[in-house]
Amino acid sequence: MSLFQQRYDVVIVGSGPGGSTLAYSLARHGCRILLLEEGDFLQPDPARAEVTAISMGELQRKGLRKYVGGSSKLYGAALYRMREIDFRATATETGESSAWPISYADLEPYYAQAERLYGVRGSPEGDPSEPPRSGPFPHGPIPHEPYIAEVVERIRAQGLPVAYIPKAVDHGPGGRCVLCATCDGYYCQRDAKLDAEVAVLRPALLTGRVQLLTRARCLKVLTTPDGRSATGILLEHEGARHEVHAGVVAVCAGVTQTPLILWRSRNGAHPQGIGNATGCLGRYLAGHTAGMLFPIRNLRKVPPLHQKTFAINAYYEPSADWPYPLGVIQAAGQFPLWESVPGFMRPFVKFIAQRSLMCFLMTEAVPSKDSGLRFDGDRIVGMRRPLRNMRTYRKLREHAVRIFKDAGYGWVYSPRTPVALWHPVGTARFGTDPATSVLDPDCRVHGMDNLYVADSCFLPSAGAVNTSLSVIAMALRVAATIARTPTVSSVPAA
Ligand SMILES: Cc1cc2nc3c(=O)[nH]c(=O)nc-3n(C[C@H](O)[C@H](O)[C@H](O)COP(=O)(O)OP(=O)(O)OC[C@H]3O[C@@H](n4cnc5c(N)ncnc54)[C@H](O)[C@@H]3O)c2cc1C
Repeated sequence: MSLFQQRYDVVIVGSGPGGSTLAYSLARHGCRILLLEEGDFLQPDPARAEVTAISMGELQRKGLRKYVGGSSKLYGAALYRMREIDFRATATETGESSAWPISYADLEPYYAQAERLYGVRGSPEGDPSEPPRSGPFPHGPIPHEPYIAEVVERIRAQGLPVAYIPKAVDHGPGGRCVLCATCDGYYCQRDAKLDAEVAVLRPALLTGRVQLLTRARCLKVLTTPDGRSATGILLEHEGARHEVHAGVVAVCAGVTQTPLILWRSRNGAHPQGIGNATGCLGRYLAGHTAGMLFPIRNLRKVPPLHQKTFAINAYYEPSADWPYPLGVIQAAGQFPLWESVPGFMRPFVKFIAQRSLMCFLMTEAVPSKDSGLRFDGDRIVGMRRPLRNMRTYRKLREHAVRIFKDAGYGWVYSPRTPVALWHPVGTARFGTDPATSVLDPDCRVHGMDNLYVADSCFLPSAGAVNTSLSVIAMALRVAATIARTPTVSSVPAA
């Protein structure tokens, strides 16, 4: 029987951290799965065998923008749990950051499982924002390079706690990670980064219960005439269209494509798109107001280092100094920042970047019903950003500049304007009220029996730490919910 004629327990769209983790966990629960991915596998380039990793810019110049594993193929592998405060409605300069419909304690067991699956290396030491955990990190932290250890000591000498960044890399005895300088923003040719493909998709394929179809694009979700149940999807593969049927459908195509697929699935029962009866689909975009800090000690280039190992998380909660959470200061990797700026700025950015200990500043950007995507026809035609909390961001920047100056960096360059919105989330957020959310607290589309979203879209707020571990933990929780439903268990394996 052809792949398209079979009936699956679950069809999953997208192989990023959300989709791949869901496929892995459902396969372990005994389900038969079709996993659809628009991109193809990234393969080591024999012509570039001398380098450990290939930058995002180089991949893009080769036309590679979608791949198995999604954005995690390029990620910095910083896998953080959201902090307890992130689950609550929290006052910020521009309004309230949205509460989650579940508590940290509800997600904690799944965070623990997620850390084990992705082999996270970390330590709660020096991190006042670290939430309670049921057990230690699966592995000890990545040791700081001597250059970084010295900086960390100088910051600690100011009385500030400095934390290890929890990281998903295969470091240690027998591990593939050589702690090179090319990690954040790079595809690792050694498979040393525990991204979604390496950590969960390959083991999922080994179960024999997951069929992966690459270069296949989901066009829409199909439903019963009354619109209450999803029956499968319509996809495009090698120029032909096919319908695939399943007991459960999970859309995990990322923060822009998941809402687009649901929007494109408009039908008689869902005239405004699936999950959009109250106009929330694509809205409530949230994330991090992110900017750069370039502390420079002298005009010599910083040697190649695996520098993304420390963070200052001491400003995570409101304080006497500032009534709102400020966010985090986090070491960046040594990525070629200059590749992503306009040509005339490149020499300047390259000069600065190569001589500085690049760091990120991240402050929460708060959603509103106005923030997010605008659709027209079958396309996204616009995106309005969330509320940026600019005064809060600048306060964090002030602290960061002072800290690095006091640590011996004579010149600390940091543009006043943040560079971008990072870690975007929330475009199909979960909640108890269908008037303000797309998904219910189990990440099932409100009013539907068997249609789930398990990717970055579900997060109603992003706190100020990296969001992927929360996507992974939620995918594990969604898998447990799906595995308990009669819809799945009643579908006989073909
Ligand atoms: C340079 C960089 C560094 C980062 N560093 C970190 C970090 O250190 N820590 C952290 O937590 N996060 C980091 N992130 C963010 C992180 O990668 C994302 O948050 C995460 O990958 C989101 O996972 P996802 O499952 O929601 O979606 P995605 O990773 O976006 O995956 C979605 C998948 O769906 C596929 N798809 C889309 N549309 C369709 C369709 N119609 N049909 C079939 N398939 C489709 C896509 O090709 C993709 O593979 C980083 C991101 C980048 C780019």
